[in-house]
Amino acid sequence: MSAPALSARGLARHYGGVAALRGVDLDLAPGEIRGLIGPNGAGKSTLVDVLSGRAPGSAGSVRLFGQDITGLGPAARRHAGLARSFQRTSIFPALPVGAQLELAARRVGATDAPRLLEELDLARLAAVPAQETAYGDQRRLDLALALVGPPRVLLLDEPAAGLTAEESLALADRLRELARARGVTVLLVEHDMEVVFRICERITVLELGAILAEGTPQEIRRHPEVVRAYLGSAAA
Ligand SMILES: Nc1ncnc2c1ncn2[C@@H]1O[C@H](COP(=O)(O)OP(=O)(O)OP(=O)(O)O)[C@@H](O)[C@H]1O
Repeated sequence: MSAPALSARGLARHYGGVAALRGVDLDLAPGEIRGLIGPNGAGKSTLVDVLSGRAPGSAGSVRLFGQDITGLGPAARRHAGLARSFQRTSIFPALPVGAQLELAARRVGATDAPRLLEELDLARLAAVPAQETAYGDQRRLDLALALVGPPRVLLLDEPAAGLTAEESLALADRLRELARARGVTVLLVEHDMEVVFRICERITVLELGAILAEGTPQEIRRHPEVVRAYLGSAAA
């Protein structure tokens, strides 16, 4: 059997006395889109921070296609093929959209900026400073910046935050299409359950820093503990 694209064992992280992660195990199969859901404060962003190397874990290990990357910082992990986006938009506001993508591509030695501009409907905005574009355009730019390369594994922290329901679903469909075409494995943190149930093959549920459940969208929708802890009426 081939190695998981991303594999974590026993990940823990504390903020002072608060245990934000308490021994999380996670295996993402190559090419899958995995949803990561859970109530506010469950530890989702902390898990993304520890997986990406932005925050050190206090225990545990991370492997990327079998390679132990636990000791690597964020830049070395990005170089190895593990990319992430941030909850808040990560763009430089005054820089034109096209220049931002070119810059991001150059950093990882990639040449796919023009193609991503086309594929995310940003070509018409290439010369426009990002801060002058609509919010939905900025979220698509964030996705383009995350996909540049492309990375082998992408950690996405709420890419649809602040979008309308319609825009969120359109972004989700585009993400699925682009990730599949490139064979990118995705871990998607998202509060919008419509988005998660629509594009994720499997879903992991975190609660209080530990995994509460893992399964297909259908299994997660019906999981009594998940419905109690998180989904409530969204499961209907
Ligand atoms: N910088 C920090 N300092 C102290 N405590 C923190 C810090 N960041 C997170 N925490 C705590 O760690 C726990 C997990 O937070 P985290 O932001 O990872 O959760 P989350 O699931 O991403 O939440 P949300 O859905 O609201 O983004 C929470 O109890 C939170 O208060």
